[in-house]
Amino acid sequence: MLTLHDVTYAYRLGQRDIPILSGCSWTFEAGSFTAICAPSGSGKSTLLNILGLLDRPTRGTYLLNGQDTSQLGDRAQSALRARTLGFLFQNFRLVPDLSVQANVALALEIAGWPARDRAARACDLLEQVGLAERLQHFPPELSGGEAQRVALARALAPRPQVLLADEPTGNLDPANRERILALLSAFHADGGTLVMVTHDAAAARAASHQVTLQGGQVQPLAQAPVAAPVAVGEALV
Ligand SMILES: Nc1ncnc2c1ncn2[C@@H]1O[C@H](COP(=O)(O)OP(=O)(O)OP(=O)(O)O)[C@@H](O)[C@H]1O
Repeated sequence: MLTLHDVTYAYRLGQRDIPILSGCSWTFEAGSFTAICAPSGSGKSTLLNILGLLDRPTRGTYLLNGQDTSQLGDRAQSALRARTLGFLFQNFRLVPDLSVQANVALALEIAGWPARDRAARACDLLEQVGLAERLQHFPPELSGGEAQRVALARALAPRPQVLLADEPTGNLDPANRERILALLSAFHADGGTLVMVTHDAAAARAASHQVTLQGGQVQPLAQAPVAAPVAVGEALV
């Protein structure tokens, strides 16, 4: 369970503070699947960075599985992140001079998987995202959609309790988009907690909860997406 309590976050620009989150309180229940649908610049990535222990709130508390993360030093936060969280970044952040398979294996190493299991597990996940033919390729040789699928394989491989996904279907064609949504739904069905930033209405409908960011706070989405079919790539906000 991820709980934000009265969280404020501001970027420092010169002498000025730019407030992004402001008195934000919200609980993402264990096993829930939440879609965050909000306009560009509203603070979605900032929120994911806090949930992912990549940034600390300026004020307020963030509890991860009941533990107050503000009490943890940087090393303890990194260890907790490696044990608990998977992160699919908007710009993927693959290591350019490691092969696709080695990128996924590296995530397994960081999460403490034994060396003998890493290559097979990486292979399995890359097959599931449709990249069995690309194991020995390097990130600069991949299309945007392929890099995105490697990033998802890397995030899911260590079997995290929580997956934080920033626009996971953004660069994909319809077939791959369906494949990725099926993988995300399977992660949720297996009990995983999923927080997904998306502008894609159909992806948002796969979630159990839809929220937005307004005035620096998480709010329930006023008009939950209806169950009617939506064209692939239709924008929600
Ligand atoms: N390092 C930074 N320094 C100063 N301002 C920043 C920094 N990073 C982000 N911002 C600003 O904070 C605001 C929120 O950014 P954030 O990336 O969280 O928004 P977002 O909702 O994820 O946007 P998008 O949908 O376009 O990715 C934006 O106005 C952005 O310009």
